[in-house]
Amino acid sequence: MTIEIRRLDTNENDFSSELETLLAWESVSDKQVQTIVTDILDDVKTRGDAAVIEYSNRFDHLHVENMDQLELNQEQLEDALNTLPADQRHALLAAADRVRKYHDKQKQDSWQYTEEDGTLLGQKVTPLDRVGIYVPGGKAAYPSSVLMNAIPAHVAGVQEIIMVVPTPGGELNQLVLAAAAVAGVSKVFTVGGAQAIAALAYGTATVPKVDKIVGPGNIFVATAKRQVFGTVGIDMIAGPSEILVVCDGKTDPDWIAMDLFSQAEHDEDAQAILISPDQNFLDQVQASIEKLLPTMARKDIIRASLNARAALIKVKDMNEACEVSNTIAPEHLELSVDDPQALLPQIRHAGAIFMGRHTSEALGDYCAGPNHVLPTSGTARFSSPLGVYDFQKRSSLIMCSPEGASELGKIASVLARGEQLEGHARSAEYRIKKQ
Ligand SMILES: NC(=O)c1ccc[n+]([C@@H]2O[C@H](COP(=O)([O-])OP(=O)(O)OC[C@H]3O[C@@H](n4cnc5c(N)ncnc54)[C@H](O)[C@@H]3O)[C@@H](O)[C@H]2O)c1
Ligand SMILES: N[C@H](CO)Cc1c[nH]c[nH+]1
Ligand SMILES: [Zn+2]
Repeated sequence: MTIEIRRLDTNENDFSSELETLLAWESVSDKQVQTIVTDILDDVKTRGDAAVIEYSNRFDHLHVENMDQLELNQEQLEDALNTLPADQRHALLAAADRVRKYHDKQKQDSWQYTEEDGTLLGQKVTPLDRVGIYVPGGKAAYPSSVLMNAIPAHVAGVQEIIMVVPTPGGELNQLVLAAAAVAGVSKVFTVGGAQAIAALAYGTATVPKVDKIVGPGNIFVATAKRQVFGTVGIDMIAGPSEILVVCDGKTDPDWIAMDLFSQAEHDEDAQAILISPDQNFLDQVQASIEKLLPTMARKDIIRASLNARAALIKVKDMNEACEVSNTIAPEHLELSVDDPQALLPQIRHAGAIFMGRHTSEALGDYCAGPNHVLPTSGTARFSSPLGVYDFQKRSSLIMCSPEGASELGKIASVLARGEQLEGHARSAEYRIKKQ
């Protein structure tokens, strides 16, 4: 079977509309998914555990009859950690250490200061009480996503972390369980998809309702999170993975082909794009793709993803490469050049930026330190990687001195009367000092 990767050229007249078609992909399948997800959410909201069990049996090919069969206990998590092969245990703990060290730096502290009139002002930072973390598990199990979701929650001081993860065919992944033990997850339910998001958002007799749901997933998970936003908080829309490589044409084409595969292998819906001013290099990467694809275990998923959502884009120069990249606002951006710092000022929209030829995106997925839960589908224009800040909220603090209340009362009174709100005005005026 051939691979038909889109070839685009900014020089061609139809470039903008071709690019738009490539990026508008999600909304094509969106309508059907919206309806499926709305139905699942409503059903779980109404019927609770019974609906969760039914959907889990249907979508994950299980044969369970009660929720006990969909919950793992702490002993199972600890056992998984204690019986891991030594190399896996070492890698898991090393990755967790790097991720924890990076996220420690994100912790925000409360602060206060005093105005000249003696009024104290400040901001109190409080961790969320209970969060739900979605760990994807449909096509592959993601122990690394357990660490990336749970460690920042822990660093923030969240007391209860409820994890959901699908186990298609009932197959438990021991690394996922071990990662939950390492990251200090409180409860684990082997439920996935929209039914897992619904259970966390509305609560059921068994699954506790959470304050916020974080974590990536496929289109059903991303759509469900979008729909429950408001009932609970969500971090962002972290959907099918994306990689965009900007390359000057001097990196080994096999490296670049494999970097594109690294995200394409996640999902038929994953997006992989290469931008270069060097036409010859684009041809070489295409040849590498054709050469290497047959060697890949997940070649069918990669082929489907490359056929549907990949593009090799020829640009005028590296400045235009950065412009096109900003328009796409990718989840992962590799700057595969000699001097990535020189390009950095031009990059405005990307979830994570991998700088230099040696920095493959895959290192960020597992162990570099930063989070791998990142905004997709162009949402890097306005959102950020999952972080400790997603698990902390802020309350404002105001404590007026008698002088402060008197001075502020005069200002508030005028503004309140301007809004014809007499209660506000008189409440402020009571505290104005009598001369
Ligand atoms: N952005 C990130 O940080 C990040 C990290 C890891 C993975 N990912 C992405 O997460 C995704 C994981 O997807 P996945 O499918 O492997 O696992 P998943 O856990 O996201 O989804 C599996 C669930 O989807 C539901 N589902 C599947 N087909 C359905 C249907 N026809 N109708 C209703 N529900 C259905 C099922 O309930 C199933 O349990 C990939 O797209 C990958 O790229 C993203
Ligand atoms: N690339 C994914 C984020 O888009 C994260 C991941 C986990 N494991 C491998 N990759
Ligand atoms: Zn990945």
